[in-house]
Amino acid sequence: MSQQHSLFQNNIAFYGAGSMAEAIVRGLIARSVVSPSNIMMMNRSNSTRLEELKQRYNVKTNNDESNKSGILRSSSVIVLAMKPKDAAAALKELGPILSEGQLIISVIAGLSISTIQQLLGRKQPVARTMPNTSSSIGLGATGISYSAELTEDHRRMVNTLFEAVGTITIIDEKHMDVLTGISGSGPAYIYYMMEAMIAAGMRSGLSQQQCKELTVQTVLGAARMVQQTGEEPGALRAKVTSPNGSTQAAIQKLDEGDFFEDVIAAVNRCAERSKEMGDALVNEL
Ligand SMILES: NC(=O)C1=CN([C@@H]2O[C@H](COP(=O)(O)OP(=O)(O)OC[C@H]3O[C@@H](n4cnc5c(N)ncnc54)[C@H](O)[C@@H]3O)[C@@H](O)[C@H]2O)C=CC1
Ligand SMILES: O=C(O)[C@@H]1CCC=N1
Repeated sequence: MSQQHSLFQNNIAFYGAGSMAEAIVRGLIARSVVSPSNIMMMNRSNSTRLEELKQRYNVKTNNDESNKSGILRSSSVIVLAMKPKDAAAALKELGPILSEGQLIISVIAGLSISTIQQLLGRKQPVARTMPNTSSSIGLGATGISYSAELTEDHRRMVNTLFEAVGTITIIDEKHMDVLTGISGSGPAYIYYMMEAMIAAGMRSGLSQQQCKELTVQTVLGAARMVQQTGEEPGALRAKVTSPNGSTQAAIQKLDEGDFFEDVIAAVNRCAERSKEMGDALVNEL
């Protein structure tokens, strides 16, 4: 922990202050990895949102255009956390004010390191990451790729930041879109499955609260079983599935809808969409 503290005497600016930026900030502060006084959160115009973040986390905030350049110049780390559609304009403006050594961390889906550097107009050190919203409770899963310009110190900084809010997986950038399909967007698929399980129970007369409790504990227990037993999900599934029993009947129903292949197709479509969003930004070069 002392190493984490000493690493983050640096100022970090979150450029874009939406749900992903908040998830990371919440996790970093809860684990005392970064002091709130070293965190600046910025958006374009929404003062109410910034006031809310300031109240909640005691961080610094800014949406005043006249202070923006100064803040960005004095931040050792700038986290790009705006929507892909807003990234091109922001990066074109950011490039000319950067100095060598300032680390750019992007959480933007689809946006490649090369496009970021081209939009900035300079070979800045860039870490492309794909976190997920579970970072807010320290259970995030973040994929990370580094540009060639990162120093060892930069790498350590990125890793420390995201390790503080969950697990990290260092990958080749070419795999970032599929990783987005698995862990970046993945929480939404699990929530969707939970919504359906809760709806099923309620339709049969259980209360919403009972269904929610049962579903949450089931998902939590299943994830922990995989983690703690080290067994493969398929082997654990087999232990639930008695021959000709109720689970088998349920799985057969899922397979009638081609559940397994549908999930794979969803992950692939997510990856493809991530790439499409990145390609749209190449057109703005
Ligand atoms: N929500 C999620 O689960 C995940 C999101 N991401 C990525 O995180 C990024 C942000 O997503 P969300 O937080 O969900 O979006 P969001 O819409 O909640 O937040 C985006 C923020 O960026 C701000 N913004 C836009 N243009 C700006 C500019 N020029 N200057 C300053 N601020 C600006 C907006 O005011 C807003 O506060 C996206 O690029 C997304 O691909 C990555 C992983 C997971
Ligand atoms: O839906 C999106 O585009 C972002 C990227 C990963 C999760 N949310």
